[in-house]
Amino acid sequence: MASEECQSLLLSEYTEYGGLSSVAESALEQVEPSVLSWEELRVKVKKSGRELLQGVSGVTQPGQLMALMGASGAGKTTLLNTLLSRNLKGLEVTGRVLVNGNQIGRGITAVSGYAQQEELFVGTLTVREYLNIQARLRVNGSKEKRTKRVMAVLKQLGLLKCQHTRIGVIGVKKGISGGEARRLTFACEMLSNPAILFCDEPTTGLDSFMAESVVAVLSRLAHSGRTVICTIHQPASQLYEMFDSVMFLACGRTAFLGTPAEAIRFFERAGYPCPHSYNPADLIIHTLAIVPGNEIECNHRVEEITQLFDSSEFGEKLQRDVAAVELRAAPAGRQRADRFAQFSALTERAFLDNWRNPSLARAKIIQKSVMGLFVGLLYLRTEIGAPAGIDNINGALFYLVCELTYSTLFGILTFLPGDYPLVVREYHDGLYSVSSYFVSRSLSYVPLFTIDGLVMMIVAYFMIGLNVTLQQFFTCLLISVLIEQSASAFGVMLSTVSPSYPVAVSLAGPLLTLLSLTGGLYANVGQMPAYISWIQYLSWFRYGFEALTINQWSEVSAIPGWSNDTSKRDATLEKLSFSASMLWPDVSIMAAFILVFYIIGYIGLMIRVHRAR
Ligand SMILES: Nc1ncnc2c1ncn2[C@@H]1O[C@H](COP(=O)(O)OP(=O)(O)OP(=O)(O)O)[C@@H](O)[C@H]1O
Repeated sequence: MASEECQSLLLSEYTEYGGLSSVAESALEQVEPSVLSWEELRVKVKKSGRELLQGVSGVTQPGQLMALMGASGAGKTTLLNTLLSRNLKGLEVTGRVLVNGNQIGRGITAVSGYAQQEELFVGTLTVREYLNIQARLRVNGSKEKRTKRVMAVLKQLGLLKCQHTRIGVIGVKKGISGGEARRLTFACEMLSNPAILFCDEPTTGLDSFMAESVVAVLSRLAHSGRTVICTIHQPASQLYEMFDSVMFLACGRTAFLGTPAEAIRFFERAGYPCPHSYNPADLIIHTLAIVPGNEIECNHRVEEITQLFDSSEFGEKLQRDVAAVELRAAPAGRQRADRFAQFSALTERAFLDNWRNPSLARAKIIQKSVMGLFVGLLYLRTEIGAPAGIDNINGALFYLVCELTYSTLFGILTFLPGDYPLVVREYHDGLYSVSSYFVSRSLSYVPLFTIDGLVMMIVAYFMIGLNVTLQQFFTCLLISVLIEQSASAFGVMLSTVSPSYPVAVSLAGPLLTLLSLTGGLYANVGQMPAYISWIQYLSWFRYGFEALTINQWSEVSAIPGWSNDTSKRDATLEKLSFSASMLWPDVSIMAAFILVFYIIGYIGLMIRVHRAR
């Protein structure tokens, strides 16, 4: 099918979406035309000295859609990363990347969009909600301006039809289609209306129709004045023709840069003609591939072709074009949203995500209610005067401390790692600071990891018949919230300082054993050997248990048979080596623990996110 025919077919498809026909009148402003060029880029692995890019140069103009092609391992991703100044850990880079003739280094992030291959979204949100939140992070200005921009992007990328559909999670929860997900990735990048758009493998995993529609969208974005460059794997013939320019890499060198038709001519002249029935991209990539077992011949062929290109009229034109790039002002970079805007957008996203996961909250509340009922039945209406009455109540209190800790800590360890890839990407896209994410996400977990514990405590409290003065009741609830929050903050800390989820879980088990064994029930805190005793001071089990027991036995006038005798309270506490005066110090220490765990957790996350560059 001819390229124009194909595009008009795609256009009619998008008209149905209410989409591409409206591009011209969309609310996206004009972009500042930006010429992207790169000169003599050399990328070397620091350790081994292996050269991944060997003096690669190129230029792409506003209004052009450029495809970066080559066999696997040719250096496409390395070139894209170098242009973007990303993921270059362990690599030494020389050469220049220029925007309108200016070397702006990492500043390229602010003037460009990067639609990465792996789609990362918050699957519980609808397409429109997700874009609205992205707009708050990417678009400066009034709410009206942001709404207009979101609507324009939805139209431009043919996403109007699915704007109220939940995004879903691939392989877990059905949501939008693969093609829509890919277009949503571009939509996010388009919100900031970048002058340059990078796309990594935009068609991978899509059927031929979807792939064509995605390239048609990219072509339109380019033709509206942007500079668009994408890596692509063996595009079908009709896709190949939709690119304005193509660059073929082989073994880290330039094998060709020019128009698709010129590429066919060049390879024909080099001795590799493309028969009519053949896909030119397939043939060229195949010609440039290093076939295992035939490396010498393939390397020789690549050497010949790259040398031929350098000395050809195309290679000479490329050198002239690169040298002729005029020095003009670089486009104005995107401004990061202010802290408050970042925080409010991320908090809304985190709360919505939790809210849209009702099964999570439901499961937690059911689990804790059942445990509350179980403890309540086990210690039902415990008689204080019975032989083991006091010990039983103390046992129940310690069990409640454990129950508030274990499921909370393992719950946090399970949830947080799921966020990391998106946080790493958005942070390096310059959307927000780690602190904005950390505070908003941690806050969003507070209700989730508070209400369930309170439900359990209330059920167990009345079934067991713990002391019922109003003050004791509320103090007991306060202590239980602090215990659960200590566990939650510890989980956040463990999750961020551990290199991976399995490591965090493997550490959690033994650490909790140590902290619970020194918590005051299994071993008397006053009689532990000195070399172990110090652990109790790091254990919220100990402070929580001590606070709960002091609170339980403090109102001597309300305890049947104690006739207002404070010595009975003191004796009960002394048996555990606890002291009645420690209630509020215990509460304060737990509050301090929460703060310290969160601070360490934040530092851990910051280091991990920075290192993930
Ligand atoms: N950080 C790195 N350290 C060492 N070698 C690397 C590094 N990054 C890439 N390479 C190597 O550089 C070569 C080019 O990799 P690159 O990912 O750029 O290829 P590609 O053309 O994108 O391949 P594909 O199409 O398979 O993704 C590969 O041999 C790869 O193993």
